[in-house]
Amino acid sequence: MNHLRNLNSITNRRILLNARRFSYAAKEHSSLNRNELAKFAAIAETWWDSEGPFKPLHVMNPTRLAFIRSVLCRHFKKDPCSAKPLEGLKIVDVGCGGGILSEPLARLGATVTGVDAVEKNIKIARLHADLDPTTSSIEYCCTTAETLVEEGRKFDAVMALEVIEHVTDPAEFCKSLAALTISDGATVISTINRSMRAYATAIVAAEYILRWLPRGTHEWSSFLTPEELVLILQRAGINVEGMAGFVYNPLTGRWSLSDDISVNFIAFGTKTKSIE
Ligand SMILES: C[S@@+](CC[C@H](N)C(=O)[O-])C[C@H]1O[C@@H](n2cnc3c(N)ncnc32)[C@H](O)[C@@H]1O
Ligand SMILES: [Mg+2]
Repeated sequence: MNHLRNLNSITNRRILLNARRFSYAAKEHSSLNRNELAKFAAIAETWWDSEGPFKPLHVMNPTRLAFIRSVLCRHFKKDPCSAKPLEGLKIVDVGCGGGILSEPLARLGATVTGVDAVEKNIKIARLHADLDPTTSSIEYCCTTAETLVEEGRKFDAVMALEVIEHVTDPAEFCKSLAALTISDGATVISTINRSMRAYATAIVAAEYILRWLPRGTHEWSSFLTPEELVLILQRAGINVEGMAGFVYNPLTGRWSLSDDISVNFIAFGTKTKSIE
């Protein structure tokens, strides 16, 4: 009996410790996948370590920003050459992590809200943004897209970069992204294609050979093909108007935009005007 009681108290303590270590947006929503969130909570301290597990996002950042800047400036008729081309735009960065994308968006002049389901990520994002007056205006919240919808929030542009492959229900997630977007507003989503090449490079090479990412970061079966993403977005009321691939050059160690969408890709869509 004593033995059982001891075992129970050890288990309870472990659960308590884990709960303390990992807290996330309180409400249960269709997009939340606890296992996926736990993976990010475990490495939250490393968001701004440019040589750590988020190195691929840091290295990819200038390339994805070039795409975002270009599509948003074209859509919202902004001058891409001005110092603050995104000035006047309200942007939400859903699944913002430590703020790797939110910060440069704020530097380009946008009014940025960053949300993430993992509390630790938001704390780190807040601390980092406060180091610089141009990013300290970012609004960070530990919440989900679904809760923002319930609160009636609307944005000119909605970003969800490298998030959709970590949610439980991508179709519901896209409906929430659409609901957060103003009529004729913009949506940008990046993710990994469910292709054999992606299995070989984004999982086998990145996680097991090069060890860029912790093993188990990605589940191949959770990836969407570009065609599936276009369809899901269309059903949510978002018309995909542009798409690009990101390709990695091992010689230069840089990423660039490409027509090759067989592994990493980014899509830009606009919300159908009739849908509010
Ligand atoms: C690979 S990281 C991408 C971070 C950031 N978007 C970037 O590209 O720099 C995925 C992030 O999405 C968050 N996340 C996963 N599912 C989420 C959900 N349903 N709602 C909000 N955030 C979520 C994770 O906590 C993690 O910080
Ligand atoms: Mg990912």
